[in-house]
Amino acid sequence: MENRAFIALGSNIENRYDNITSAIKWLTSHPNIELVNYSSIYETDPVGYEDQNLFLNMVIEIMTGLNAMELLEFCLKTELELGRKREVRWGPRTIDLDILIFNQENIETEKLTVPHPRMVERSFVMVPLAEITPEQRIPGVDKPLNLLLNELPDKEGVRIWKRKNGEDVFEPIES
Ligand SMILES: Nc1ncnc2c1ncn2[C@@H]1O[C@H](COP(=O)(O)OP(=O)(O)OP(=O)(O)O)[C@@H](O)[C@H]1O
Ligand SMILES: Nc1nc2c(c(=O)[nH]1)N=C(CO)CN2
Repeated sequence: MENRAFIALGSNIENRYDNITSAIKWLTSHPNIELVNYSSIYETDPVGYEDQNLFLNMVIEIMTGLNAMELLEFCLKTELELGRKREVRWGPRTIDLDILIFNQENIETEKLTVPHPRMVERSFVMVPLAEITPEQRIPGVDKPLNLLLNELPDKEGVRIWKRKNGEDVFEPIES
């Protein structure tokens, strides 16, 4: 599996933890998707439309034989499977899956923009992404992640909820 991708997951409808872990199980049940790393889970203040529940957010790293468009389609299918309803823009969702980075590719089509155009301004994406890959470069951006993160103003809205390592071990592929 030759392509490396980072995917952001978010949920703010109960059961948020089940929604996130189910999505990871769905994604990794695909024969051409392998989970190689994952962040802690963070509880985050809603951004954009603020009158809604707190989110759980995390980022996973995968290797995949799918191309970017095929991966998007499988992400959308996973969202549908988990019962997402699209009502309010930036509003509540069972599960939201965003492809952040796909190799070092720049993709701009009607259905898919990679790197994700709003990722660098979102602490709920940048904090978990920097946890697993602090030196990562984002195509088209001149600074590595850890420096970009320093400049974000609202990091206090992103708090560890379930730590990847330590006593509260989080295992996303546990049943
Ligand atoms: N990098 C990407 N990852 C996921 N979806 C993308 C990406 N680029 C474009 N899209 C398109 O965005 C659509 C999903 O939009 P959606 O309603 O989930 O936006 P949102 O999650 O509410 O907002 P945001 O895109 O700001 O996170 C998908 O149907 C897909 O075609
Ligand atoms: N904290 C947080 N806020 C959001 C999120 C999210 O995942 N986490 N997703 C949004 C739409 O993609 C809009 N706002």
